[in-house]
Amino acid sequence: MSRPIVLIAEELSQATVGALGPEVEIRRCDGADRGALLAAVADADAVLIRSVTRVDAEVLAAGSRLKVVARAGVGLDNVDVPAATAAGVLVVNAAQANAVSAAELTCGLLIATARNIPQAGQALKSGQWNRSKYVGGELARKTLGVLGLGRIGTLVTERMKAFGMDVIAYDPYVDAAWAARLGVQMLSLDEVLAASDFLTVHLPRTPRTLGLIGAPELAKAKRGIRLVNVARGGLVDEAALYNALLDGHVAAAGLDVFAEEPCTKSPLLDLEQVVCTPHLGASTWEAQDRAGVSVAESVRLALGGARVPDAVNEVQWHGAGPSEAQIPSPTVAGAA
Ligand SMILES: NC(=O)C1=CN([C@@H]2O[C@H](COP(=O)(O)OP(=O)(O)OC[C@H]3O[C@@H](n4cnc5c(N)ncnc54)[C@H](O)[C@@H]3O)[C@@H](O)[C@H]2O)C=CC1
Ligand SMILES: O=C(O)CCC(=O)C(=O)O
Repeated sequence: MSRPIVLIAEELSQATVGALGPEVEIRRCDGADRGALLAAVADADAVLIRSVTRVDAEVLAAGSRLKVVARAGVGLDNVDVPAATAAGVLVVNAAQANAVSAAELTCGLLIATARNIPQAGQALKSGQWNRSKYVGGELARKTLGVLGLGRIGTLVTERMKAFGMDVIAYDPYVDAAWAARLGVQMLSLDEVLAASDFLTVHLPRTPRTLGLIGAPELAKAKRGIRLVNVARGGLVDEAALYNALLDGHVAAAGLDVFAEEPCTKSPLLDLEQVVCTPHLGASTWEAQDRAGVSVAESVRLALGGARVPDAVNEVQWHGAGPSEAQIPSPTVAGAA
C-alpha cells in the first residue's frame, strides 16, 4: 500500500521529519511559490507550514486529498480555517510550542528600545564612541501595557515584573481575578494606552484586531511611549506609527512583524529609533523542535497512523520552567 504523502512547505526542524516517521512519504516545496505549492499539494494528504504559506480556498481545492493542514506555530491567520472546515480538512497548530521564544524576543526588544542597544552597537562598529547620544531609560518602576494577556503576554509579564515593571493589560476575554493573581490590573484599551510607558502587543490577527492601534489610539498614548510588536504586522497601523515616531509622540518601536512580509523596504526601517528583526519570534532551535514535533504527531494521528505518545506534552515544554509548563489558559470563550 502506498504511504500517505506529507508536504513540507517551509523550513522545519530535523526533529519534525523524525517525528513524522517512516510510515509517510515526505515531499517538499517552497510555500511562498504559489505555483509550486498548488502543484505539489495536489497529491498531498497533509501539508506542514509555518507563517509564510497561505492556505486558502484555492490551495484547499487544489489539494483534493488533503486531510490535515498543520501549522508549526501559533497564528492561523495564513490559513482559511472556515474554508478548511467546509472542505472537511483538519487544521492543527502548536499553540504553546514557541511561546517562551516569542516572549524572550519581546523582552529583548523592550530592553533594546529602552537602551538603544542595536543603534549604539552599530555606531560603535562604524567607529563612533558616542556615549551621550545613546543615553536610555530604566525599566524599573515604569508601566508596561500588555495588549492580549494570553500565553505570550503572560510570559512577558512574568519576565518584565522581574525587572521591576508595573504591568497593566487590555484583554476583554481574560478573567480579572486570574490576572490579579498574576499581579496585573485589567483596564480598557484607552486606559492602558494613557498609562503605559511601554506597550507590547500579543494579539492574534483577526478582523477585530487588524488596525486596532491606529492614529487615534497612538494619540491617546502617553508622549514618549515605546511600543513593541512581536505578534502580527497590521495590528499597529504602520503609517500611523511612522508619523508618531517622526513627531516623537512614540519614542521608539521594536518590531518583529510587518503588515507585508517579507519586508525589506519600509519607511519604518529608515528610522533610527526603530529596532527590528525579521519575524524571528519563534526562530529558536527549541521552539522549532517543539512546534514541528507537536504538529508531526498531530499529522500522524490525523492520517490514522500512530498513536500520539504520552511524551508529546513533555516534548512541547522541554526546557521551559515549571511555571510556564503549567500556564493556565486565562482566556474565556469568545476570543477572536
Ligand atoms: N513573532 C512571532 O514569531 C510569533 C508571533 N505570534 C503571534 O502572537 C499571537 C499571540 O500568541 P499567544 O499569546 O500564544 O496567543 P493566545 O491565544 O494565548 O493569546 C492571545 C490573547 O489575545 C486576546 N484577544 C483575542 N482577540 C482579542 C481582541 N479582539 N481584543 C483584545 N484581546 C484579544 C485573547 O483573549 C488572548 O488572551 C499569535 O496569534 C501570533 O499571531 C506567536 C508566536 C510567535
Ligand atoms: O513559524 C514561524 O517562525 C512564525 C511563528 C509565528 O508567527 C507564530 O507561531 O504565530
